[in-house]
Amino acid sequence: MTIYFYSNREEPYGCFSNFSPHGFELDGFYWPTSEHYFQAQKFVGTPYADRIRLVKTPKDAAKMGRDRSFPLRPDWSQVKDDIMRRGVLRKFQTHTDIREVLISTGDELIVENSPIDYYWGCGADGSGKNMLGKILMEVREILRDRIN
Ligand SMILES: Nc1c(N[C@@H]2O[C@H](COP(=O)(O)O)[C@@H](O)[C@H]2O)[nH]c(=O)[nH]c1=O
Repeated sequence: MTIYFYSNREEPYGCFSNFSPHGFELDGFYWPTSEHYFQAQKFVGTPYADRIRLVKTPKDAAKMGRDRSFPLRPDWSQVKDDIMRRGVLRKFQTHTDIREVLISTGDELIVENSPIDYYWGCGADGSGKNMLGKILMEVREILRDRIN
């Protein structure tokens, strides 16, 4: 059965959301959520990236990352998938409890059920690319292979 998730408040799969409160260290810093990491990479090497890292909630990080009054790094569309993969992998490497939740989904399809996002999610009509779901399934395979 397909596993849908979106908000970090939905159990048991809320931990698949980038808004879930599972921090990790990566690239020399501590990131409170994978959303903080992802949004800050849009402006890597600038003071604005540091400001995103230090905000309290993933919602604030997402809002700041989407603010186009700060210039987006020019290679963003080429690197964004790899950045998401790196952050999500490190999150699930860091936390044993959610790693087990991810591996327990076996070979089920995982879908970010976002009604507005047709790139990371499936969008309102299910036609979206579901890139976050695909990355979670890739991470699941990497972590499963490491255990066996
Ligand atoms: N907007 C949202 C989520 N969507 C997240 O937003 C990010 C995409 O950002 P961008 O490419 O900047 O539009 C990505 O991490 C996606 O999973 N998730 C949630 O739990 N709750 C939300 O309210």
